[in-house]
Amino acid sequence: MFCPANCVTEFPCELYHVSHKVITSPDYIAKIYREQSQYPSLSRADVGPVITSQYGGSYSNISTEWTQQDLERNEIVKFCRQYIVFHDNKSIVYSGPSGNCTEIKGELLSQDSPSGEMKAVMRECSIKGEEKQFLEIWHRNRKIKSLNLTELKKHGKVYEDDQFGCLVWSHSETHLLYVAEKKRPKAESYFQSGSESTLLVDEDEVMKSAKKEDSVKGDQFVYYEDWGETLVTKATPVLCILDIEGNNVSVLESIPDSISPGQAFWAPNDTGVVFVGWWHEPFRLGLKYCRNRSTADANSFTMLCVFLYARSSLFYVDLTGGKCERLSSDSAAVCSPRLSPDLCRIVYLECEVYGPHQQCNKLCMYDWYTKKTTVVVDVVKRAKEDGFTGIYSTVLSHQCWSADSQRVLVSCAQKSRKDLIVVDTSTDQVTSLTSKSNMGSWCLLTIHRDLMVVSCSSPNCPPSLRVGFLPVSGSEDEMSWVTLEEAQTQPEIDWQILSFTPPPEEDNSQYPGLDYEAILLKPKDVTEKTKLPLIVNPHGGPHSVIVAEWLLSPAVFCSVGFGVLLVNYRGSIGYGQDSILSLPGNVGTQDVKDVQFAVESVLKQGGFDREKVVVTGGSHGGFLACHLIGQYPDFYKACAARNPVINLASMIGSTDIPDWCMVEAGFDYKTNTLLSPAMLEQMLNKSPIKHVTQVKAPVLLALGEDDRRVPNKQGLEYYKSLKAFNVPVRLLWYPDNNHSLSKVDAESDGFMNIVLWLIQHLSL
Ligand SMILES: CSCC[C@H](NC=O)C(=O)N[C@@H](CO)C(=O)O
Repeated sequence: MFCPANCVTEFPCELYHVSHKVITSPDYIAKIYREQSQYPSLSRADVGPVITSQYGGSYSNISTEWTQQDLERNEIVKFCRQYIVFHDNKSIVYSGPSGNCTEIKGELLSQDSPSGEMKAVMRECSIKGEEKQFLEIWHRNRKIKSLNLTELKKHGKVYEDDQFGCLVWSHSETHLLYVAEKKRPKAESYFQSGSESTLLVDEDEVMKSAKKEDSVKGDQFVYYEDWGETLVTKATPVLCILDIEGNNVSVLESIPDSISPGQAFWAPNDTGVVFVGWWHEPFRLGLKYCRNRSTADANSFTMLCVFLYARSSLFYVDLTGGKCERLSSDSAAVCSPRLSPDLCRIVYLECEVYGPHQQCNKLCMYDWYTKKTTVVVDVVKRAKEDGFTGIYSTVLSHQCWSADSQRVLVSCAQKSRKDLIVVDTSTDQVTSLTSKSNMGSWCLLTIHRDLMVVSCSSPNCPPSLRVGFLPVSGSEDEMSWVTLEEAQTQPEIDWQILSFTPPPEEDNSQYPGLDYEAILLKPKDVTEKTKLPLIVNPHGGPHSVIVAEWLLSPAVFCSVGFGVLLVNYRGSIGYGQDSILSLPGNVGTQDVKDVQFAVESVLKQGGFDREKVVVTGGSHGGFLACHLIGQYPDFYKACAARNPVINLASMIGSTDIPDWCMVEAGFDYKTNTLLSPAMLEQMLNKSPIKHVTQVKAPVLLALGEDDRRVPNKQGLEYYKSLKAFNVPVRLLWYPDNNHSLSKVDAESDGFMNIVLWLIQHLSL
């Protein structure tokens, strides 16, 4: 591989950096993408029990799970690696890996038993071409049980997702709890050949025969409502319990029919089960959006957003009497209940129902014995002197309590960083463990007996694995980390967080004085005279955020020679509830102007070529990209959009989250609202299609055939309009892909097409 700047040294070379040409060779770009896609992400860590060695020292085994793109196999591979940490329960004495990586195949879920003696695995495998699900129990060096759940026919497929799914050992280690699809009666036609009932004359005989076959005639084509994007195979979850000794699976029957249960765990003493129940009447709204890995916007591996807006409560079902009671309010949305190590309290996240799809959460605590609920951390409207902006995490780590059951750890966005926060439940005090670090993003994987395992990264540094003991309360400043797995900083990437105050005419009169931020990535070591091309990328949501973490596409864009501006416009999460609430009703104007103001400010600083500015984005980020090329037609020289929202009025009838269209267009949502022409007009007026006649920039569209969130008809509507107005447009159509276009071939192909489209239309 030689330098694209035409010298004869190995790339990247000095000449490349000095002349600073954008790399235009597709092969070089693919090489950089391949290299940078090989940095794995941490997805999980577990800490084993503390073991005392024969020499008196204590140690814990840490097992980690990682994911990585495999471009050759066209899959995301999952693998594990073990580490050993010697410690004195307060500080780490020695640590290191205890073996090499091993790929994990076919595991849907897995969980060590509380004592660490056993492991349960939910496995899917194909036997003679048929998919089967097994529940396995492993003890020491052997598999002691393998139950064929498919053959057992007590329920449908097991839920492996992180919205509903779980696999939990009872405290006694005798039972396992999980979630599966409710068993559906077999459906057949009235005219199925071989159906004897048509030949039976006696009505009793007909009844008996129907019962025996356990099938329902005429139900073959009945529609089952599902839970929407990424949950399309999930309709009616049920809680299931395996009695390990008796090999018996029972499905809990006493949960009300109007509720879909999930995120379950065993109550203290195993007397019953605590779970989150989502109300699904009068109909289900798409529940979540998860792991955005697409290339048309910046978010790569770790952006995990589980929406928290659909009405849900915490429930307890008693296993002896079967009584099911509600433990939290019935007019809020809750998630992530976590039991303290002393089994006395449950913390969980709560926020308003409907409204923006991600909001500032409350951290609530339910006392198991007094049955009282307290709000430990309330909604933060605006950050105060301590800088804390509120809790935005929508998933708490499965283990998040300190050993003394007093403090809770939360990793969540704080403006454009992701920090690790400690909440003291006795004083309600919030302290950051990481705000002073130069790493942009910290994520708690687990905490066990105060030993924390975290992943941290920055836009120029892939995820690394660290461990450390939680300092005693009040000494959080003394936090020190030990690195178990180092990641290589990318020397060619520079990054910074920029802050913006909107000009007075753009201030929001209802929510005045709100600032916002952007993350700027730049190739390092460019000469002062160099004017770089700039890719502008607003995130989707709109109520999400891009934090300063390792992001594959921006890193590759930057290594290729582009500057990348990731804008967290007002309405993003992580900046206080007021910022979030400032946007609904103002989409297409406030967010668009925020992005434009950020770009203009960056251009004023110098270093970028104002004739070479392009815009990319996915979903609501695609909505903004299409707005920007319509409202500033001479400014942007090219555009690439992944599954963009084009027309709110035409999307409301087909998306899995119609409430989103209403809320963002400025209306309150009710399930029984009848749309009026005036409402549809307002939606149309706020949509990018309104400005399509102005567009000059060539547009690349990337659409997922199976997108339930922003149905591909949105992109097609734009495609046809652009063609009608003679704007250059290219459409990429990805079968077998949903909203995120995150299958390995779609993501890598999308990246290459986007970068080459930008290069072509900037004449680089
Ligand atoms: C009716 S779709 C609205 C846009 C969408 N919001 C929620 O799903 C969106 O922008 N999604 C983002 C982030 O979740 C994305 O990048 O796909």
